[in-house]
Parts: sequence; structure tokens; C-alpha cells
Amino acid sequence: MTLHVDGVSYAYGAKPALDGVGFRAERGRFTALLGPNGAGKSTLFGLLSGLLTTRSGRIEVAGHDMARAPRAALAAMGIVFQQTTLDLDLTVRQNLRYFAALRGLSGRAAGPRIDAALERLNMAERAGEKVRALNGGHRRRTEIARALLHNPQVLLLDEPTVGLDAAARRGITDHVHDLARDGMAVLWATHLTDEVAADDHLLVLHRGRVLADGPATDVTGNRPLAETFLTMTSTPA
Ligand SMILES: Nc1ncnc2c1ncn2[C@@H]1O[C@H](COP(=O)(O)OP(=O)(O)OP(=O)(O)O)[C@@H](O)[C@H]1O
Repeated sequence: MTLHVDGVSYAYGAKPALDGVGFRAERGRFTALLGPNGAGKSTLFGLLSGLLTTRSGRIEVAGHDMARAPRAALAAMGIVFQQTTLDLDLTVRQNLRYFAALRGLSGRAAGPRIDAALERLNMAERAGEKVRALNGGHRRRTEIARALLHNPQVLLLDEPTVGLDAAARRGITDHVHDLARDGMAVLWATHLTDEVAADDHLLVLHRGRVLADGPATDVTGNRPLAETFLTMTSTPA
């Protein structure tokens, strides 16, 4: 079960933001979508999450066409946006409970799912704490746990480590790699080359186009990724 994107284009008025973007994010794989500022990552996430729509191209999630069956497509996805959307005055558990209700999960069904999701992100001990009292890394973990509640097959994360220190960044990156190892299709947008592991699948997006698509080691050859990325994105697309 995967995310398929084919020939997707999008423009803000006359200004193109995505130009014929196509790729696959497969089950059990961590797919890193690496692009500098303005590459089109947020626009792509807007289309994948149904906030934006386009007539050019096709997005399919776990076999459901985003244009024809958006509810089924969205139900198969967990999404972590760049900006946090937690209620700071609720506890971790209350935030998850609220979201579970929005997703149509009854209290009885939600409880075990919440416990499992918090456990998975090493957040079980903090379930009763107010989000306001958590550091940035733990807030992010809470958001990722929340995105897993409805057992999605595809997990999308838009620059989820923005504003975190190095240790928290590493923790979150490692946790999400584990989720991919456990069988999820993960699409992780970033502009930071050190978040990409050698065995990740790598997409390089620049000026709305996919410039590279393959195992990270194939894309970089023997060179450091940071160097490859700078070379690719410093020349006009
Ligand atoms: N609402 C908008 N109206 C007009 N142009 C926009 C709008 N949102 C984004 N753009 C433009 O579309 C292009 C892609 O932007 P997008 O935000 O998708 O890139 P990004 O890779 O997410 O960048 P960042 O890392 O800075 O968020 C950029 O040239 C940007 O200026």
C-alpha cells in the first residue's frame, strides 16, 4: 500500500509551484523529500492533504484516487503539518482523545489506540501532562502519535523538526525511521540533508520539479549528500 503521485502540477495564479511531479512512497520505506526553501514541498503537502486541489496529474493513496475518493484517500493517511495544531491547555491524552473523536473513533475504541500510539513514540509517561509543559521534541512526538491513531498506511510529515534542537531532531528522525521499518509508507519533507539516512529513498525537489528519485546512496554516489544537494539546487532547474 503506497502513495502514488503522477504528473502533478500546481500554480498560484500564473506562478508555477509544481511542474509534473511524480514519485512513489512505498510501504516499509522512509522516503525523504529534500528541497530548499520554495522548492514546492508545502504546496505538494497541501495537495496530498486535500487543502489544495489541482486538475493536472493524479494522486493515489492506498489505491484511492484523491480526486474521486478523497475521504478514503485521507483516511489512509496520517499527516503532521509544519505548524503545530495541538491545544496547549489540554493534556497529551486529551489532545489525542479529541482527535480520535474527530476521526469518528468512540471512547472505547480510542483508549487502546491512544495507549499504543503513545507507547510507540515513548510518550506514555507524559500522557497526563499539559502540552504547554512539554518541550518541542515531546510536542512533536505527541503530534506524530496523534497522526497514527486511525492506523494510517501512509504517514506524511512536513518539516517536522523545525525549531527542535539536535538531540530532539535525532530522536524524532529515529522514531519515524522505526515506523517505516515496521511497514509504514513515510514521506518526510525536509531541507536538512543530515536527516536523510543512507538507506532512505530520496527525492530531490527543486523549483517544482523532481531532480532525483532513488535510493539515497545511488543519488549521491560516493559524494556527501550535502555537496550533491548544493550542486543540484544551485543550478537553474
Ligand atoms: N499562497 C501562495 N501564493 C503565491 N505563491 C506561493 C504561495 N505559496 C507558495 N508560493 C510559491 O510557490 C513556490 C513553492 O512554495 P512552497 O511553500 O510550496 O515551497 P517549500 O518547499 O514548502 O518552501 P519552504 O521550505 O520555504 O516552506 C514558491 O515559489 C513560493 O513563493
